[in-house]
Amino acid sequence: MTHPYLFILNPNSGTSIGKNSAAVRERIHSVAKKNAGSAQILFTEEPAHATQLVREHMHAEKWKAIVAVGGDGTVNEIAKALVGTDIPIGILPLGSGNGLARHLGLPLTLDAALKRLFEGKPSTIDSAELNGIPFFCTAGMGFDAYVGHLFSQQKARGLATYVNVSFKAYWSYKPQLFRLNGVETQAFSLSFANAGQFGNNAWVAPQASLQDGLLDVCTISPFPQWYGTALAYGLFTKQLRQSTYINYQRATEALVETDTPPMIHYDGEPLQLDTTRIEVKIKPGSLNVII
Ligand SMILES: Nc1ncnc2c1ncn2[C@@H]1O[C@H](COP(=O)(O)OP(=O)(O)OP(=O)(O)O)[C@@H](O)[C@H]1O
Repeated sequence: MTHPYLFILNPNSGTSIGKNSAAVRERIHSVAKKNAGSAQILFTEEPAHATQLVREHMHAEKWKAIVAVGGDGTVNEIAKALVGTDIPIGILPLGSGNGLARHLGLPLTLDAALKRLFEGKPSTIDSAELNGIPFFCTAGMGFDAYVGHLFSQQKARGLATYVNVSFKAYWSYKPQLFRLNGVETQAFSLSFANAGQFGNNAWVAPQASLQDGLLDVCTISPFPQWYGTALAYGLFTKQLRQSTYINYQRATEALVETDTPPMIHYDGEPLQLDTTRIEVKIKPGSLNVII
């Protein structure tokens, strides 16, 4: 007997999924019929709804996978309910950044991603937590969180908006003081990489592995303004490691202390914390993903 797949679709992800969600649903049904037998498709109605849908439906069937149809935010909402269970997550990466899918080498078009989903096998990866908030791709504070916050206030999504917001933020942003494991660190940004990229192939930690039981902690030190272009080039060409302004550490956990509660992001979702103490830790081998 083949087990069914549960698809959870976020119509707010990416730039065009909302306008095409009926067509996406039809395509999933018809490809599933040819490959897997059956698929149930649910739509999210608001932020956090995907987590609720997983919790309501995860025990209703012996699912072959629960599939996130959207970007890293949707993956996060679904995966957090599947951590520690034996139900795999699948990913149809129709979001803006699609960092986890890109790190895993999953196809980015609907048909190719569906083919991979039905042919793929479950594999175990690490997940991580920041003050108990699960993340799967990257989390951090400083410039990335500031950009994540500004991006969330835009009506349009997608790479063009992201680049535009980052460029504007770059001129007004001031580096902040963090204590990373007791060491005072003036930083442009402080990132915790489970996967190697933020999304859109912005590789903050190209060497990061999802299966090593470790986080790659990336500190970008304050740099002269002329260096911004070289930094962006390094980010998109997997060459950040060579920069003198970058420091990497590998860790199973880290403690960050700040003077005021920081804005953070987890998988690109911004959040204003109400504490100055931030604990980050890895949860090795805690999630099954269809690859
Ligand atoms: N029905 C909905 N209406 C409005 N927002 C929603 C809905 N369902 C989910 N959301 C929110 O949409 C946001 C964006 O989703 P998602 O992160 O998947 O797409 P994205 O930002 O385009 O992609 P990426 O994170 O890969 O850049 C998430 O914060 C999620 O909580």
